[in-house]
Amino acid sequence: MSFPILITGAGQRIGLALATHLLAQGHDVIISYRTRHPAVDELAAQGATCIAADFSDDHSIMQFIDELRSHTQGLRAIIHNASSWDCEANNSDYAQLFDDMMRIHAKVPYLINQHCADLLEQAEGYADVIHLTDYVVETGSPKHLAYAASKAALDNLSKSYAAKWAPKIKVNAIAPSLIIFNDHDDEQYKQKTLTKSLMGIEPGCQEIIAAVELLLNSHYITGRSLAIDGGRHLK
Ligand SMILES: NC(=O)C1=CN([C@@H]2O[C@H](COP(=O)(O)OP(=O)(O)OC[C@H]3O[C@@H](n4cnc5c(N)ncnc54)[C@H](OP(=O)(O)O)[C@@H]3O)[C@@H](O)[C@H]2O)C=CC1
Ligand SMILES: Nc1nc2c(c(=O)[nH]1)N=C([C@H](O)[C@@H](O)CO)CN2
Repeated sequence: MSFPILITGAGQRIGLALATHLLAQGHDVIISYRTRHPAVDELAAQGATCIAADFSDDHSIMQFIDELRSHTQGLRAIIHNASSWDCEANNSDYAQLFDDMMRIHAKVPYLINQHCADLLEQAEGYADVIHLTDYVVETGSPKHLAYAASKAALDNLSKSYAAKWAPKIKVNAIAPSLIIFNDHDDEQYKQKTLTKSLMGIEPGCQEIIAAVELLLNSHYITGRSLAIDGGRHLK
């Protein structure tokens, strides 16, 4: 029996592209969303199970897990995509920022993994957990300190879970740098960002879709991080 793939934060952008692709490939898909973007209605119309979840505190995380478990007896994969790219310049309450970053990028994946391991065990063949981290796990980020630290925590969880759950459940990270700009990004920021990688392009969501497909179809990659960063580390 084939079980659904869960994608968190799939109401827009990369998560939405992943959900759309996996549905088109014939997978059952469950998503979490915070804002009911019109795209969520479209995913529901394509057969996705869409669960509202604002991961703002422990209770709401556990409520999501309970609702998720009411929808399925198993999971083929979990893609931890939900994220907030927040920074110190936009916050004066650093304690709150740090807690928020750690919650969405490390605590949410940790609690979902801890409480849904039994669902992954039901998968036919291999199951997968994929953590969306960030290139800055390697380098840190002077402008997104708490964000980068929280993504580094998520990267570390990938290694721990890979060792804990092998061989049945493969656990990997995907560490992108620029994939898609935000609508509010101005031309100066875009040009500056494009110069940071050797490839010098805004590659788009297809790069992450291809990386997810590689991991889902591999029988021998676990505990690793796929760097999808245009050679930024060599600039
Ligand atoms: N885009 C890029 O170029 C890069 C992306 N990445 C990583 O790839 C992944 C996807 O990136 P991208 O598509 O840009 O992500 P987004 O910034 O679009 O965020 C993805 C989703 O996370 C949801 N979310 C944020 N905070 C919460 C919360 N507290 N509770 C519930 N949901 C929440 C958002 O919901 P809502 O829609 O309601 O706001 C949003 O839909 C992320 O993990 C990101 O860090 C890494 C490097 C580069
Ligand atoms: N949750 C998000 N995380 C990140 C985003 C984003 O839009 N949402 N964007 C980036 C940048 O593209 C960065 O990689 C290059 O400036 C990083 N993380």
